[in-house]
Amino acid sequence: MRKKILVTGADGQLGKTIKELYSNNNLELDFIFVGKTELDITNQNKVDTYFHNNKFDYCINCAAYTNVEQAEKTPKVAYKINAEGVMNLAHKCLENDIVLIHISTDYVFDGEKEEPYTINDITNPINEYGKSKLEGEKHIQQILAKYFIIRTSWLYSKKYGNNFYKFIVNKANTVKELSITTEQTGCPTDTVSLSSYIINLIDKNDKSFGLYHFCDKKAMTWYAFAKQILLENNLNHKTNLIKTDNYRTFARRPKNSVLAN
Ligand SMILES: NC(=O)C1=CN([C@@H]2O[C@H](COP(=O)(O)OP(=O)(O)OC[C@H]3O[C@@H](n4cnc5c(N)ncnc54)[C@H](OP(=O)(O)O)[C@@H]3O)[C@@H](O)[C@H]2O)C=CC1
Ligand SMILES: Cc1cn([C@H]2C[C@H](O)[C@@H](COP(=O)(O)OP(=O)(O)O[C@H]3O[C@@H](C)C(=O)[C@@H](O)[C@H]3O)O2)c(=O)[nH]c1=O
Repeated sequence: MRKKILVTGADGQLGKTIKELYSNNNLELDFIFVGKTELDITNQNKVDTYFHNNKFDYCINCAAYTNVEQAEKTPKVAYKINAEGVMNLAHKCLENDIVLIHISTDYVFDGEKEEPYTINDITNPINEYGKSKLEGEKHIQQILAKYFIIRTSWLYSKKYGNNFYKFIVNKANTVKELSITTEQTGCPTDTVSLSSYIINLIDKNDKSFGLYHFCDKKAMTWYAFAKQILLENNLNHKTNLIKTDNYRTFARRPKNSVLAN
């Protein structure tokens, strides 16, 4: 039987990647992609009506507040989307027997562990974005049984959205020097690999619901990632990359957020 899949937050980098790769597929999967204007997950009435009028087997929630710096200044907005909005979706998924596939983050950890983080490690977010995402996870776990929460890290698309990868490529073409931090280590993850992991769960009818970690395999610092981005785009001669261990930000970030897959 064909499966019907709702993708929320479809105009973000992950949503757009899923749309590009899978909207026309040879699998038995039918997708509906909705951005914030079509379905604002924080608007409970709209969410109620939408799920009343449309039937789905899966909901992939790509909607989120992802501005880590801004979340420190306007945490309420981050919680509204990353916690309350997610709770709205979880209730609708329960009522309509829909499997919720939700994306969470490495920033639920404090970064003090020296080894990769497993799903059994204790969470202790050190910034508002991470705290709001953790609250979203908890709502799902309290409300639903049929869910996949997939924590990923340092997500980037070479094509879509605002992310570190595109920032480095753009800057390399416009500035002579770029200072990039060596203070954090994590696993950059391409939206293409995460998309295929998610679609595979659905296609294989995986019923091992629960919490997962998924990231691309190579751990590195932001500086090393920037270096790799310049190299793979033949831009290393264009800008001088400078290591820093003192890049000032509003939000604290985990020193180590490597996830054990
Ligand atoms: N980016 C990263 O490095 C990482 C992301 N993640 C998680 O992965 C998921 C996908 O992230 P990513 O694609 O990078 O994020 P993006 O910021 O690219 O996309 C998120 C999308 O959600 C939309 N959105 C915001 N508020 C609402 C709302 N109330 N209702 C519906 N849609 C809304 C945004 O719209 P608009 O822009 O108009 O506000 C945007 O289109 C998120 O859950 C994120 O937390 C996890 C680890 C790393
Ligand atoms: C812009 C810039 C940032 N930095 C530093 C700041 C920070 O420590 C690090 C990364 O900065 P960014 O702001 O791009 O990344 P950040 O927003 O912290 O990325 C995070 O986004 C959320 C959504 C997640 O879930 C995380 O997994 C992670 O990907 O690089 C520099 O060193 N030099 C620079 O020029």
